Amino acid sequence: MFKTLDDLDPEQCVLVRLDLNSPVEDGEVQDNRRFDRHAETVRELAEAGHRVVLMAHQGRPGDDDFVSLEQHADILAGHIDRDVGFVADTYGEDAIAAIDALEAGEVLLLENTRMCDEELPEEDPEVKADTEFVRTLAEHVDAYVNDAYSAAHRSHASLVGFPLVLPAYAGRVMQTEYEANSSIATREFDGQVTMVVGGTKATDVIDVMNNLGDKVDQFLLGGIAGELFLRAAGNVVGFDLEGMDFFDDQWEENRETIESLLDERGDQIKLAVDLAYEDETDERGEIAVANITEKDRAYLDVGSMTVDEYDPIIRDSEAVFVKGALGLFEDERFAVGTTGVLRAIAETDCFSVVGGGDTSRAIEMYGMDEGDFGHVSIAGGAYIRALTGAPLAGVEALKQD
Ligand SMILES: Nc1ncnc2c1ncn2[C@@H]1O[C@H](COP(=O)(O)OP(=O)(O)O)[C@@H](O)[C@H]1O
Ligand SMILES: O=C(OP(=O)(O)O)[C@H](O)COP(=O)(O)O
Repeated sequence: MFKTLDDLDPEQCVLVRLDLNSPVEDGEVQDNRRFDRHAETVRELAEAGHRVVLMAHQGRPGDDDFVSLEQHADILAGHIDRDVGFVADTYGEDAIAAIDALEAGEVLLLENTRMCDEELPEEDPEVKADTEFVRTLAEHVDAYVNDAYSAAHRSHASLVGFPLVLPAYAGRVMQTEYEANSSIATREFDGQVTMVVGGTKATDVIDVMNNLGDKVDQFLLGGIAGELFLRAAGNVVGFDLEGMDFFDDQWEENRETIESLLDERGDQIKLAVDLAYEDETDERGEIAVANITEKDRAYLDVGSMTVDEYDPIIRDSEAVFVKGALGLFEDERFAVGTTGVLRAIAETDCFSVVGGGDTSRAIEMYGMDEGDFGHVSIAGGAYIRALTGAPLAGVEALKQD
């Protein structure tokens, strides 16, 4: 297991990796729950009198959201109620001068780690530990903290290199995310374990079913992925209509796997019994799956009868895990499925974990209280890997002595 902030010596200069990767709209970085969550770790370190050097990434080179972290420093400052200095340098002279000038309790954010050539190529931790980036920064700090659970599936220098050359600790976000997201693989539950799976990617659902089929009693399906399973069950849904490219490619690639999963695990898999669409007057319309006879419209949510079927299953569960939305919840007309299952979870005292960047956004959007859920993950790719029991490079590197 890894060490945590409880094991950190006093008065250290600590290099902390956060994941502040955020949506960027018209060049403006959008505040989001990643800032709020990481603020806890940063505040704790600063209040304890450590000198706090923060590293994070934003976007990927070539993409529109690949921007400087200058705005991130201001947003974070608002969440920790203290100044966050910013230096437009990753490990050059300016960065080193700013680190060496830090006083106890001060916080400094370095420039986007992905502006450093040695950060990105996925390589072994030993290779990353031997980069100039890692070697240079390591000489100017005493310890390394990784709080970037949501980026921990990447074998990048700032995530896997430093733990090999510095005393390394997990931050509070890393600790909480790791415990909650690994629980489906590591914990024993006495009662029923239910998993709500939707979203756009069939492979996510397939991976989850293949890896957790023996741990999960019921899979409740929805979203694009759910429609592909309905298609495999012989229904006239899950086809691309004009201008769509959600279904047919995924169908070609995953048809056999989906069919055999339905065959082998049919008793555990619940499919939507009705679906919702946009009718001629732009209102929400619903139709029973059994009554769909033509490929003539796109379905954007599961229907109300489906929610009525899923609701009692959730309420009877001891643990519920959510991956992926059951519909296009960003449009209020098609949020019934996603909010329906989330409300059922919130109203019961089952152990619950909600993950996937998009899905967890629904909690905020529809005014639900995060405190009514066991854990709401800020991770997407790392969450799905953790659920399926795959190791995360950044977590494994932290576990080394
Ligand atoms: N029937 C549907 N049609 C169009 N989009 C859908 C449908 N069902 C779900 N979605 C979309 O899927 C997205 C979530 O997909 P996914 O990538 O699995 O989620 P996450 O980010 O939670 O991991 C949501 O933003 C939602 O709008
Ligand atoms: O936002 C992230 O992942 P996510 O989109 O899976 O939540 C992480 O910061 C990882 O970013 P990357 O997918 O560009 O390596």
